[in-house]
Amino acid sequence: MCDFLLGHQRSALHDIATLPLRPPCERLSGHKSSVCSRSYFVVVMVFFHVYIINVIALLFYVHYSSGQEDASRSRDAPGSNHQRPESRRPPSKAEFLRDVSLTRVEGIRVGHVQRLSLVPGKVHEMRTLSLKPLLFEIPEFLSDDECRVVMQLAQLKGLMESQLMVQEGQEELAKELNLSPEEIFNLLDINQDGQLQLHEVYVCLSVDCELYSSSLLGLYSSVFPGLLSLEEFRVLSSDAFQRFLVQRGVKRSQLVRNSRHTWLYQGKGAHQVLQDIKERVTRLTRLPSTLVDLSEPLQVVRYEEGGHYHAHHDSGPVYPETACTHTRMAANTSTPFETSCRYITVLFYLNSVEGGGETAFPVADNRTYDEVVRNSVRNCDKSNLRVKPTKGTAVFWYNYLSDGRGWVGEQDEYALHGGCVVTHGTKWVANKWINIDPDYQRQARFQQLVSQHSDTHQDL
Ligand SMILES: O=C(O)CCC(=O)C(=O)O
Ligand SMILES: [Fe+2]
Repeated sequence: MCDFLLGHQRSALHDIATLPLRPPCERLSGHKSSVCSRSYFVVVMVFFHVYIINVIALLFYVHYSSGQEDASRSRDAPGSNHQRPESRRPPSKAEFLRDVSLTRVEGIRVGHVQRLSLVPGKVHEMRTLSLKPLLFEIPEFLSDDECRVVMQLAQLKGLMESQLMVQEGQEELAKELNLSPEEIFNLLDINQDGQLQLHEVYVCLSVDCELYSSSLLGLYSSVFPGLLSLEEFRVLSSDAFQRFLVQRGVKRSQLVRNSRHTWLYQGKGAHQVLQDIKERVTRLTRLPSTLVDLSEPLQVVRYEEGGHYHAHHDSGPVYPETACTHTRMAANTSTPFETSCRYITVLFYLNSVEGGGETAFPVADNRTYDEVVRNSVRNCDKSNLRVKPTKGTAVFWYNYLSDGRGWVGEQDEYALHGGCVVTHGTKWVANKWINIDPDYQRQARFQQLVSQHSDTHQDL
């Protein structure tokens, strides 16, 4: 089209340039000169106007097409909110890591202290507690006021039992699932050997994690430490089994967890204290704020006297068949296995506990991993490392190793931890988990999807 327009212009110019410049109405004696006629003047003027219109049209065209190019360039820019699903290809790992790189805080050595600037006018000290897992302690991370506000907000919202002895509505849930115990067994039996290894059962079942809750598995694994057969699994999954346990005098202390908890949203519009804590966590962990923003809300936990949490991992191993809860909606796969993919745990102590309630890391920095004792009530003092709950202190650790290329790697088995029994008073803690999918493509798709959703909200 440009060539076409330019062609016209060139010929029009040529015509004008070659015209003899004479007065239009001059008449030469003897004959009427055509170059002097009125009609010749009209033709010249028409050509001249067509030329001007062509130039203006060309200018409009150039201006309009470069505007469109700019818009589409900015739509495709990394981090832009204007992404069209059909025009997006998944980024390569290198491309993705350029935008969302994971910095890992260095531990240097146990006892090493780093000074941090997290809030204006205050310097925090961060001490390395262990290298396996990579674990840090930051005293006075929260102010007394912040601790109070978080506890009050949690009370206002209401706390629920973290683990029920007999789960209400479980039978209805089981019916809704519409899967027979045999079918569930087959789905869980990853290596299809007709037996369930404990790790296969520990992978939380997405359809209803609580149905085969870790409490029962904890109890059960002490009875059947090796393998579970289909027959044993049938019993395990029945509601009656739980009632049977209660009738047999199974106590709350034997549950994996004995506490109450609630969740507090930390996004826009949340209480300022909650937003401040989220921002401080972003600075502490040195992770891109998108990752922290897209993570679980703050979990606030209250233990009464006698409360505890047996040794556990906050997040499970990620096998090829395992989905992460937070990226599940963006993953194009259907898998029955799910874990929460909590790359980092930041644990805050909201009060100082009068007696007990330490956070125990039974195998921290220890090579004798085989001698794991999961019962935090009985074996707390045998743990390698115990952190005393002190108001305002935060501890944080990595539940996964690095893959060596700037992304999340395998689960760190040393990140096993638990809450020792509270012997006097109550204990309040809060967990900020940062969720990252070890499969970077799923994380990238999830972020794309979320940015498209927020786009829709902005447009409305
Ligand atoms: O209460 C503690 O010290 C540990 C809590 C914990 O591990 C959890 O809530 O996941
Ligand atoms: Fe935990």
